Amino acid sequence: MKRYDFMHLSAYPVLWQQSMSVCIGVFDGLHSGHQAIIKRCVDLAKKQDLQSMVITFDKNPKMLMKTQPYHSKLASDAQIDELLENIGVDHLVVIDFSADFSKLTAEEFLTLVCAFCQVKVMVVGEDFRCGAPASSAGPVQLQEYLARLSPGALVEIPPFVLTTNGEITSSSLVRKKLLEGALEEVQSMLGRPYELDLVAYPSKFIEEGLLYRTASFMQLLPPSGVYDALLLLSDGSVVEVHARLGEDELLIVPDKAMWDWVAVRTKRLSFQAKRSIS
Ligand SMILES: Cc1cc2nc3c(=O)[nH]c(=O)nc-3n(C[C@H](O)[C@H](O)[C@H](O)COP(=O)(O)O)c2cc1C
Ligand SMILES: Nc1ncnc2c1ncn2[C@@H]1O[C@H](COP(=O)(O)OP(=O)(O)OP(=O)(O)O)[C@@H](O)[C@H]1O
Repeated sequence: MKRYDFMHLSAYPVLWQQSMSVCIGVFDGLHSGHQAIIKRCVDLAKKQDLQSMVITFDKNPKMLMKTQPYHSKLASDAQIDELLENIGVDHLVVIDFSADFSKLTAEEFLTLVCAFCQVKVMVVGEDFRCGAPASSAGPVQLQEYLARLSPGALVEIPPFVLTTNGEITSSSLVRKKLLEGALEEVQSMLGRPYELDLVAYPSKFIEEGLLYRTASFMQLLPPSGVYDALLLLSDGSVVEVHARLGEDELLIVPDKAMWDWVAVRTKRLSFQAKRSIS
């Protein structure tokens, strides 16, 4: 999978004549609803001999424009890259979202997208919106604009993916459930356990285990408590641990013998379940 900056797409003439199946979205956490949209985009690309492109945002527009309260992300860029790569996405385009960019109308934005490649299919969800809220386009307007900008291109709208309780799976619901400590529901909506990317953060070894300060963590954390977890190391090995999450600290304690701390290179912490007794 190749990664591009939206503002520099004109530097890739190889894309201009490339027929493309495209999906656009914030995709925070890449939950099962997002996965359904992106898989459909990739499947259609394979069936129609196109390439697949995911267009996403470096910052959540709703949070930057304060149309939603600020929350940390549900996944790091590296986790999203890995998941998209596994789904089989060919091209990942990231928009450096800013107040200036937000002023583009949906039509202006789509004109740019259709100039950078030959859009044949666009896959979006039923509640997709594109462009500033006052003049934003949903799937119906999207089809109207595409008919003009890329004649013959089709908008595909897969049905909503629901939770086991019949609610629409969304990043907002994942955040709410994570903040409540409902890890099972989070796992069910993500289709995988909730994982914290530890690569960018310094830690120190103390007597009981490995200690992190959580203030600089980019990802949303579950509530304070003790969790059964798996620690994924950069050599691919997995260690059973428990994670003691406090107000501003995370202590990772191995369940069995203490590991050789000099050799340990942590990658991710995969939350499994909350322990009832700390
Ligand atoms: C050109 C453009 C301008 C946008 N302007 C705003 C904005 O002013 N305020 C806002 O909250 N979101 C804005 N957005 C974000 C969209 O409302 C929407 O969140 C985004 O297109 C992703 O779709 P999704 O929310 O369905 O994932 C803009 C998006 C685009 C592509
Ligand atoms: N449960 C779902 N089933 C199918 N498509 C979905 C689902 N949730 C989101 N989508 C689609 O995925 C794309 C990206 O959506 P977005 O990132 O805004 O997701 P969201 O989970 O609704 O986020 P938020 O809760 O922050 O509004 C959009 O086209 C949206 O319609």
